[in-house]
Amino acid sequence: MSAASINREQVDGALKTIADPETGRPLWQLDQIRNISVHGNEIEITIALTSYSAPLWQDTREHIIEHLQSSLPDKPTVKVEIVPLDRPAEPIGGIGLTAKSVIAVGSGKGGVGKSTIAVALACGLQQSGCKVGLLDADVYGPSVPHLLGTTERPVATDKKLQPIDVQGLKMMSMGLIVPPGEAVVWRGPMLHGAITQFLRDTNWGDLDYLIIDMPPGTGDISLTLSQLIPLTGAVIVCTPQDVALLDAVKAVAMFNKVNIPILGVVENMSYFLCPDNGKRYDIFGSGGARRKAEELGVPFLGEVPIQIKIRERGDAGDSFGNFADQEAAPHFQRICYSLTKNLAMQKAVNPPLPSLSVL
Ligand SMILES: Nc1ncnc2c1ncn2[C@@H]1O[C@H](COP(=O)(O)OP(=O)(O)OP(=O)(O)O)[C@@H](O)[C@H]1O
Repeated sequence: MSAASINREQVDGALKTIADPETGRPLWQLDQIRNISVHGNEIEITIALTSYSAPLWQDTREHIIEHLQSSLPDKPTVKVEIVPLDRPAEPIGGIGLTAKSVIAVGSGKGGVGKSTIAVALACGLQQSGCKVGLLDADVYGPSVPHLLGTTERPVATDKKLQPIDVQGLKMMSMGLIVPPGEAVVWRGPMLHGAITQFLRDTNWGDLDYLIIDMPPGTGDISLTLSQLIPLTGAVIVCTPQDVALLDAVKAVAMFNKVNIPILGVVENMSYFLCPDNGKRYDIFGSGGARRKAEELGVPFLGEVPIQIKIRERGDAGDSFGNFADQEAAPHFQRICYSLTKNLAMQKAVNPPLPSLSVL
């Protein structure tokens, strides 16, 4: 005969501990459990999740299924439907920017692929369904427009600059406004003014993530940013080479000094798989960044090998194309996933207090 049926209270009880990946608070508390139906040994649940946590929707679904199957009798059949929930970002930093997380991507040393990783994070999160802005603050070498294949100049409407739309990603870069070569001599106050203006006077709209491609090594912009807005944290890009790692350690120290948390380290150009013979070459050494991250007690987000196609797509302005390529996509996806997963885990450990709306 069929197994004893499960009752609704048991399901309610088991769902009590499931957290919203965006806020870390229980789903039931935020009214995100929209429907529960129980028929004998079959459970159907509908939950509402925000686009902020889109990369983690599948994880959340699997977690609920596993949790209910292991905590309820007779391993029920569980179906979880996810419906989108619109929960706009709140303005941060008193400059009218509405974003849920602001993430700086930095490196100690130039040429390690910082912009490639910043663009990949933005494209990857955007493709997962998040609302993403990308600010190229690397005045000394603004390569984001090149990596995204645009030279379109931003226009101003109602005293606000309109970001350039690249496949739904909102992008703004100094490189689209300042003539090449001019910003190279900028120092403190000029940089400060420019970055403030780009954050404040761009019509970013409602963002889940704002990714900022920082100039390599310099502390000026980190300081400016940390004073302007509460940054969620920084991602440090480096290669496995000793000198790059030393510079990465300096970058970690620089962000620490201005109280910007380190969200993780990415190792770029980790190795090269020769397309002719499939042999692996550790051109800059191997695993150095992972070990360094462990030593520094910061998360390691993943590694990206050297691939000719990654360079070619960068030059062709087809960074989104990396996500359609079986060779490149898993590396970039892993980094986006690890970042969002770590952010969700931080929130789960330390959920923010609910904000009360004053009518
Ligand atoms: N994993 C990779 N495989 C192949 N080429 C790569 C990889 N990562 C980056 N590149 C290439 O290396 C070059 C430098 O990359 P990128 O502009 O991202 O570096 P950066 O650290 O931002 O440089 P800068 O300090 O000049 O701003 C680019 O041509 C890019 O396409």
